[in-house]
Order: sequence, then structure tokens, then C-alpha cells
Amino acid sequence: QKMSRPLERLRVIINHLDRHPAGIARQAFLFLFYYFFFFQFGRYTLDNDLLTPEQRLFYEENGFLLIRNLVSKQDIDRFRREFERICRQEIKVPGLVVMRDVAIAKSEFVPDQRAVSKVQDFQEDPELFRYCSLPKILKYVECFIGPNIMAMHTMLINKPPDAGKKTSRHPMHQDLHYFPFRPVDRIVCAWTAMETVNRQNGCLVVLPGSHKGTLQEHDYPEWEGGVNKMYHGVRDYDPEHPRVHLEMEKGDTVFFHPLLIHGSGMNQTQGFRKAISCHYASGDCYYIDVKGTTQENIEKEVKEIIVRRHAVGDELTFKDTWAIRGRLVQGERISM
Ligand SMILES: CC(C)CC(=O)SCCNC(=O)CCNC(=O)[C@H](O)C(C)(C)COP(=O)(O)OP(=O)(O)OC[C@H]1O[C@@H](n2cnc3c(N)ncnc32)[C@H](O)[C@@H]1OP(=O)(O)O
Ligand SMILES: Nc1ncnc2c1ncn2[C@@H]1O[C@H](COP(=O)(O)OP(=O)(O)OP(=O)(O)O)[C@@H](O)[C@H]1O
Ligand SMILES: O=C(O)CCC(=O)C(=O)O
Ligand SMILES: [Fe+2]
Ligand SMILES: [Mg+2]
Repeated sequence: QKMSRPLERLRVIINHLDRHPAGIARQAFLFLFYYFFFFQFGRYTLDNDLLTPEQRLFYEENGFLLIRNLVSKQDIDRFRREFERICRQEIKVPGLVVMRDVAIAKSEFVPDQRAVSKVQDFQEDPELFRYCSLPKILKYVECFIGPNIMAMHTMLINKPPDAGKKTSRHPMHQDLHYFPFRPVDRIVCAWTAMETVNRQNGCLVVLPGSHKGTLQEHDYPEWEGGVNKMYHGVRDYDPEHPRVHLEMEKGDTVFFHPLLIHGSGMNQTQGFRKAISCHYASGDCYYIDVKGTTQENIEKEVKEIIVRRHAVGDELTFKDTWAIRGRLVQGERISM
């Protein structure tokens, strides 16, 4: 990845000054350089002994960091077996949301993985939830959000072979759209490939640096073949914007900022592309009221589903739906 222009220029100046070591100008520039450097560093990452300066700078500039081979094959095989047991309905997990692709949602029911495009909210499944507490993952998460860590949202995505209507795509979006908590920089997603994930089977696609922008308005994209429930995309998406396809191998894990614009392409293979993910927030985060903001439309949809599923009324708030699912995995639960 390319470094930002201002940083690149500063690097050039510093190199130049190093060849002319005397003088006040050098001191002044060095001071400014390090001031700028730490200002940049402090925003999206925290002081830690794990990330190299290059990795830190990469996340600061791009809004994501890919760590190869982080989760072991054995762990991933165990997650896969647990997922298959859920699909075969051998176990029932309280609170679990099972979603079928919109293209097959109304077709005949078959209890195997072909019917399931993702499961969400597996916090009550000890085997799958092990993913969220893996020390290898938490060590990285701490670099972004600090030592108090809540697992807020859990998901195993089983992107199905596209049924011909491109419904297997996930539109470009910012995950913050779904979250009524802040501050934004103390939230991070860990997303681990459970097998080779490439352009063919619909890898993640990201817009590097988009995390420096603000939360955009989201809506259903106007896709002829249909869109999955709650798969909102950024409104006025510009398909010409430079994108990066994140091709990953089994166990590779990407950490990304909740404002990073990302999505995933269509699955053009016959396999079910699997990934497991968790969104973490600091235990010191706080809930916000999304009334009057761009997030009002997703709040409304979530409430409608909750009311249908649990036959409750207005007493359960958007905030409550998150507080109930959140689980502390390290440190203290302060205000979440
Ligand atoms: C950062 C992170 C938070 C980002 C995200 O998670 S983005 C995606 C967010 N998505 C979600 O939260 C998934 C929400 N999905 C669900 O809650 C469920 O899968 C439901 C859509 C409610 C379906 O639940 P289910 O138990 O299958 O209920 P039913 O079979 O009775 O179906 C109820 C009505 O929903 C329809 N439906 C089912 N699956 C989908 C689908 N994939 N896309 C669009 N519509 C769908 C289904 O046809 C039925 O419609 P009607 O017969 O009522 O017209
Ligand atoms: N109108 C749109 N609104 C939001 N997101 C979109 C829109 N069109 C495409 N996307 C998203 O852009 C990303 C890339 O899509 P897609 O895989 O179709 O393109 P691609 O990378 O050119 O594919 P391929 O690798 O097959 O050439 C996906 O996340 C997709 O959902
Ligand atoms: O695995 C994918 O396709 C991406 C899913 C995603 O970004 C999300 O659910 O928020
Ligand atoms: Fe996402
Ligand atoms: Mg594609």
C-alpha cells in the first residue's frame, strides 16, 4: 500500500535533513515530524508492543490490517464442524439468528449448510464463541481498542454459490451503520477466512483510507435480482472508486475499522465460502440515541424483526438489543 502524500513528503524532508545534520531547521523539522507521526498514530491505534511501526502506520492510513496465518487450522476445523452441527439441527443455540439467502429463502427447507448463508449472534455457543476469546485475536484487538474488550457482534458467513441473481454479493457498507455505540475508533472487527477466499468465491473488497471519512447514508442498493434483508449499502456508491480485493488463506485474519467501506463480491464457485467474524468494542464505549441520524432506518428494521420474533413491544430499545448480546472477553465492562 502507498503511504499518504504528506507523510511521504515528510519522509523525504527528514532524509534530506539527515544529510545536513547541523542547524535549528533540522531540530524544528524533526520535532514537527514526530509530532505529526504521533498524532497520526494516536488516532486509530494505541501504544502497544505487538504491532510494528509499519503495521501501525498501515492501519492508521488504510483502516485495516491483514495478519496472515493467525488462527490455527485445528481451530478453524472445529468451528466448521460446529457450524455443520447447527445446520443439521443437531444442536439448538439460544439467540442464534440463521439466515438463508434471499434467493432460496422461500424455497423448500433442507437441514444442511446449503440452506444457511450465515449465522449471527452465536455468543451462547461455547465452541463458536471460543473464536471471540482466542488470545491471539485479543492481543491484536487490544492494540486498536484497549484492554477492556466486549464481543458485541458475532457472525459465521457461509456465502452460497450465487443462484444466478447476484444476491450472494454484500453491498459496500460501513459496519458502524449498525452500531448505536461510540466512540467509533474504539470499535474493531476481526474477520478470519475459514478457507481460501479469493475473487472467484467473493472475497472482501475494501476502499483503503475510507475510515477517515464520516458515516454515510445507507439504503438498499437497487439490484434487480434482489438484496438480502438488512444488507444496506452506502447510498450513491461510486463503482469507479479504487478498491482492493483482500485475497486470504485459511486462518488469515483482517482487522478493520467500523468506518472502512467494504463489501464482498459474488460467489462464482460451487463451494460455500466461509468466514468467521467478531466485532469488538471497548468496555468504556457508551450507547447513543440514533434518532434523527442516518442510522434511524436500520434501527427501525431491527425493531420490526425483534417484535416479530419475540412478540415484545416498544419497551425493548435498539440499545438493549446490543447490551443483551454483548459479552465481556477481557478486562472490565464499564459502560456497555
Ligand atoms: C456489522 C454487521 C452488524 C453487519 C450485518 O450484520 S449486515 C446484515 C444484517 N443482517 C441481519 O441482521 C440478518 C437479519 N436476518 C434475519 O433476522 C432473518 O434471517 C430474517 C430475515 C428475519 C428471516 O428470519 P427467518 O427466521 O428465516 O424468518 P422467516 O422464514 O419467517 O422469514 C421472514 C420473512 O423474511 C423473508 N426472508 C428470509 N430470509 C430473507 C433474506 N435473506 N432476505 C430477505 N428476506 C428474507 C422471508 O421470505 C419472510 O418473508 P415473508 O414471507 O414474511 O414475506
Ligand atoms: N451499486 C452498488 N452498491 C453497493 N455496493 C456495490 C454496488 N455494486 C457493486 N457493489 C459491491 O462492490 C463489491 C465488488 O463487487 P463485484 O464482485 O461484483 O465486483 P468485482 O470486484 O468487479 O467482481 P469480479 O471479481 O467478479 O470482477 C461487492 O462488495 C459488491 O457488492
Ligand atoms: O463476509 C462477508 O461477505 C462480509 C460481511 C460483512 O461485511 C458484514 O456482514 O458486515
Ligand atoms: Fe461489514
Ligand atoms: Mg466479484
